[in-house]
Amino acid sequence: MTTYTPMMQQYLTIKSEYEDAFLFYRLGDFYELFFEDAVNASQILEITLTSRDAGSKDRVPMCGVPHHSAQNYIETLVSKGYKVAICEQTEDPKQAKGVVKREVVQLITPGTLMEGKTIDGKSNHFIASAEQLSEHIFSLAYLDVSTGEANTTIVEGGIKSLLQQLISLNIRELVVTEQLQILLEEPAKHLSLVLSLEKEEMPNEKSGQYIENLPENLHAVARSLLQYVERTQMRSLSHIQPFTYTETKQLLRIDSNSKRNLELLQSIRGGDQKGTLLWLLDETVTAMGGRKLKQMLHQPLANQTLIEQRLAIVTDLLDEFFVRDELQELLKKVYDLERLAGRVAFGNVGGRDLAQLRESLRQVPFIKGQLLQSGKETLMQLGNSLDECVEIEELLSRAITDHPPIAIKEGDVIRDGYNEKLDELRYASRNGKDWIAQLEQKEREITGIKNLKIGYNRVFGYYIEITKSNVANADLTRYERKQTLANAERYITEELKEKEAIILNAEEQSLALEYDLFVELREQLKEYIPRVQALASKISELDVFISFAHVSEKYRFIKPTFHEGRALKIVNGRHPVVEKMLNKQMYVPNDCVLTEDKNMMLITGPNMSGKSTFMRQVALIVVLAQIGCYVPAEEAELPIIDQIFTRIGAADDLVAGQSTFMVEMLESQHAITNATEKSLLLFDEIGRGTSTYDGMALAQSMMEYIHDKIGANTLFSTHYHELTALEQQLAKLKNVHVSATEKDGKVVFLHKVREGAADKSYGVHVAKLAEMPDAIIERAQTLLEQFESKEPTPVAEDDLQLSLFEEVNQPAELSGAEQEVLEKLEKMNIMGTSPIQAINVLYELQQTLLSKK
Ligand SMILES: Nc1ncnc2c1ncn2[C@@H]1O[C@H](COP(=O)(O)OP(=O)(O)OP(=O)(O)O)[C@@H](O)[C@H]1O
Repeated sequence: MTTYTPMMQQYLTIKSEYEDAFLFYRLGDFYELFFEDAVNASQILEITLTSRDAGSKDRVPMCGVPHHSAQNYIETLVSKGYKVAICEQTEDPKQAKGVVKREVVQLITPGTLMEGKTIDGKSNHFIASAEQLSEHIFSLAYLDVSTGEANTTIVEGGIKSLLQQLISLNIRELVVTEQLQILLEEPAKHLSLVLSLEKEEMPNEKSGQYIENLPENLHAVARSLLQYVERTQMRSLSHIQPFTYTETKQLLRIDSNSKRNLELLQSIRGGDQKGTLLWLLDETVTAMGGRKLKQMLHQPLANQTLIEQRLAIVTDLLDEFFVRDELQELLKKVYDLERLAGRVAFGNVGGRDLAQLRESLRQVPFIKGQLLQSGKETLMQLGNSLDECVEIEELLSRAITDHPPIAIKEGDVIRDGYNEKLDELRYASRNGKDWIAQLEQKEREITGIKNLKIGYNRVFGYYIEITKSNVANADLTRYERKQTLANAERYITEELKEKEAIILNAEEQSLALEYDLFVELREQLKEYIPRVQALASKISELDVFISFAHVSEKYRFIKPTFHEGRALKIVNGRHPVVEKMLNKQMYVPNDCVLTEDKNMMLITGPNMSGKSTFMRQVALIVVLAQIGCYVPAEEAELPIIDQIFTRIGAADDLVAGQSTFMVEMLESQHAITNATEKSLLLFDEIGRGTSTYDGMALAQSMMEYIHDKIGANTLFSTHYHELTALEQQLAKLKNVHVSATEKDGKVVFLHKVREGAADKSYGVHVAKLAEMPDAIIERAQTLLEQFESKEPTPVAEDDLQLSLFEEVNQPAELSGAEQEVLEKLEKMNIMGTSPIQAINVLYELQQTLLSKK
């Protein structure tokens, strides 16, 4: 059996409790890693792998990182999905008998990382926990360890919905039970989601205050999350707020695919936020406000009263231009109160953090003043609800210096006058020089030596220096010789030695005392955390509402109104993001009117005419209205929508590598099974991933189903012109088209939505635009006329035949190459071809002709 040194035995014992983490074992100024940890970490972190004699036959692999720069390394590991256990020396090595005591003081995991470059101030960093309540229903709890926000929700719709929810909340780590661990193992790999097992739940008596707002069936999931966070963080979690639960019926629910399709928070292309609704709306000036805005976009409301309350504040802020600007200037000086409160609770708050807290609190009376003076009811109410946290501000003003350094052990953190003992010590060290100067004077008088001086060096401390020529003339019996130089002697006296000890000690003691006082203050501040958090929440909302008002003013938004029915009326609505992105060109506003009797629209029109833009615009107006913001339109009378479903574009499916058509069908299925008559459905080009007949048949049957069974407000767009005939059959359906016109032989997109179905020949016009040879255009026109003369009618519900077209005979007199070109052309889906693709096809066709000549 291998016998290791006692230190290595200690290491192995500790490591055995943290098998799934890298153990950072503190050794002097370094954190060392051993064995497999060392081998793996040296590769991931690109640091040198060495080895160490550990009493065994073979040397043990080892690598290490300096204590002061460990944060970066820890972050790298954690951001790659690993866990890091920090093992510190928990007794003074000087006092230790045998091996210094060590303990793991924190387990840093992907979901609990609190700071560093990977943590974006304007985003929440949630860790979540999930449990299965029944076959298709899960409970989900998630909290942000850095800010203390804690929420819960119920996820319906099976494991796929759960995964979607995790993606949309950007969860990196999920705390699970064994059963769920097995179920989620595979999908978690695809999503780089770390699954952490937690077998216990925080006992009732400890978790009571956190879960008191929750319905019974959410207790377990919240308690197991709390247990995990407490177990890994091993310190005060006093800043964790009680879990919130919002009944789903109070919220406008949008599944994560639809959020992505509508580009609410993420753009479809991935990457930065440019082009998203968030990008347009975010004029917040605090990190807290930025996070609050994201939360609002994640969960728009479906409660008219709450929405109208928000809108009323925005209206008042819009009216009060000066107040709004003043408020925004003040908010710029408010730091991230939530994360500061988190650090206070966590015990890693520094002097500079407290100065930031103080600076932020000093703004509150001014913010309050502005709100109260505005004379507007909603703003005054908000003002009255702000807690100035006077005691905290006073305490911090008394305790902390104006510009404390980052480090808390180097002094200059605690202000003079805060503590008597500290003042004395500081007096002693600061006034040391005065005292020395006085002593110099005194000694000169006593000895009569005019150039006697007192100096200081690190080795000998303070000394009295007398030049050799003077030594003989003076009575130096009180002096003790310390050092002889070429032309001078250096002495010390009892008095000087005593004073020296006082001065140097005072310095050391004052630093130590300052640190103690700081720690004490930090403890004292903990009791105020809930008040700071409540204030933070109000301030962040104010920041968001000011941002709404700014954006509404800048982009000429108007206030929407709501009613209890289903009718939706938008006059001259705009897609705010497309409008912002258009250079010079004017955005063409469009109406969208859905009534109780006509609440489905079938939109036709050529490629690039603006069909998707129109559909998205309607959804974005609904979202904006239901987060409590004004909307880009001249008039908007809206119903309260309960859910939005979209089937737009061909975004990749993150959860499983499914074919585009399968994704389309899954999304449609999800919409159709979950939508209610209060929902909004957007189906863009449904059925185009499969053959024409197949696709058209599916599109028609879905429309019929929605029409007859669901009754939701629905916008459909299609390239299957044949579907427009459905207007005759479905009473609530109306045709609209996005118009285009021809000018000088070219297609001009008007982007204007008009009543009725589109003219079908725009595909040919687009081909013209792409400068296809005249012969092709003419031939296509002839073929089109032939198709038109054989136009099929949509099939009756009970007689769904798939052969809607009859074959078109090809003329016989053409050459082989010409025949081939025409066949290709015939098969081409011109409506589904972009101008660039058209040019490519054209090139190919031309090559076919040339090569066969
Ligand atoms: N109302 C509008 N005013 C001005 N420009 C618009 C408008 N609507 C759309 N556009 C412009 O037209 C482009 C194409 O719009 P969109 O993608 O909605 O077309 P589409 O008809 O859905 O095309 P496709 O059928 O190829 O998907 C937009 O990127 C935008 O630049």
